[in-house]
Amino acid sequence: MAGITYEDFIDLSYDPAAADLVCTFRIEPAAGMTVEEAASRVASESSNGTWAALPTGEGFTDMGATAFAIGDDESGAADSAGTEIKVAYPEGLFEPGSMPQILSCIAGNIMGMKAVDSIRLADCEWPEGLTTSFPGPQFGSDVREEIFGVADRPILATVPKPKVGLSTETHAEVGYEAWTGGVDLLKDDENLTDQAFNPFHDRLVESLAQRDRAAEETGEPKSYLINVTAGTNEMLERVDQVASEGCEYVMVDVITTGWAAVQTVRERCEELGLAIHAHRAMHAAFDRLSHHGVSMRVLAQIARLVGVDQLHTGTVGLGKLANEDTVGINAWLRDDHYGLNDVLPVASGGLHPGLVPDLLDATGTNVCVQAGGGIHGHPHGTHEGAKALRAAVDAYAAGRSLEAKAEESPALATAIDEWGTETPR
Ligand SMILES: O=C(O)[C@H](O)COP(=O)(O)O
Ligand SMILES: [Mg+2]
Repeated sequence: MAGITYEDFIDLSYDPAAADLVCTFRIEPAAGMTVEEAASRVASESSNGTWAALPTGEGFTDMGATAFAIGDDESGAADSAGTEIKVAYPEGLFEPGSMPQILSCIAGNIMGMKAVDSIRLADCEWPEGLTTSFPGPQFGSDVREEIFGVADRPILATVPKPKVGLSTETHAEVGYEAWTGGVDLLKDDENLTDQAFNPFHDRLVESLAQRDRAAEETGEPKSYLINVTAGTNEMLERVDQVASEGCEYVMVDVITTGWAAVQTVRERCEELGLAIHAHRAMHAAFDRLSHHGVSMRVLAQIARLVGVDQLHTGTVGLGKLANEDTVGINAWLRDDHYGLNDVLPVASGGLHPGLVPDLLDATGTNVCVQAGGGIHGHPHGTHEGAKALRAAVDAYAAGRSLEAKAEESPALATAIDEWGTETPR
């Protein structure tokens, strides 16, 4: 039949236009399919084709994508299964500023399409038009200086543990102990939102009261990453409450809420001047299998476009969670992309003071370091745990070794006795 078949979606001589969105995938073709056929089906299904040949006719506008490179392995992920392909998407295929629409193309049906046994969206090259149709971060890493007046060290956060079950009063007291011990930010855990044992609004008010007390006593600015994650309308309500009670941040779990909701929250946060801390619970459902899904690198790109200010990007393999290329992802979050503000990377998940030198050697100091168990599990409690983490970070910023600092910081010495420099599981 005349018309469009999937074979029309590959052209190895195609030179992408500057306005094209170029996606790098790794694919494993289904049995009986060549990689060229599978690449064509990827380009077809993710743009304007389908399994059947289609007629062209009056009113038809070609929004077809083009698979234009096969097996180049430029991403350096050659150890992963499958073959690297590149697909170029025309600008007109996309609704500017709509992340859900873009993802329905480049990470939509193709993720479950039988023409491929597996498919991994590894990387995207975002063109200027699409990039600047998004707001990007409002503050990015400027939060360090703007909120905390800190330029020479990472900012520090802590999540009270146990992660759920503490009463509002105890949660806020744990915050006070941590803030006065030297951390900058109290952070809610991902599964603490608005439960009966610790209701959202009570927690907001009581924690900020303790925040103010700690700021007064230490003479340092302090803030709170309160978890507003919920349905979108409820999130907006919570964002408004956070602003009216005088906090600087909200925390949103960006994968579980979805990017459309994050886009809506980002708009409200701009009106209210609030920064967004992005937690990434459930990201590993997309990115943990190196041969399938959507890479953390792409999730981080999306987070920057839609405009979060801080994003968890892993611990360079030092903590309790599996990590994909933290250093490369952080570099992408900092590089210039058509004038978007950067994003402050957050290292979190199984960190403790003994890991600080290796962590900061890899990430640099323009980051946020979060430790939950690595503070509250300190043998002498939260306050000493916070002092130990702050001592480790201050030592690093001053070019001093942990061992030398431990001689003058009993809290740090105890932490090192307890956990050494080992990576937990
Ligand atoms: O939400 C987080 O970042 C985690 O709760 C980290 O907790 P941990 O420092 O105890 O691993
Ligand atoms: Mg957590």
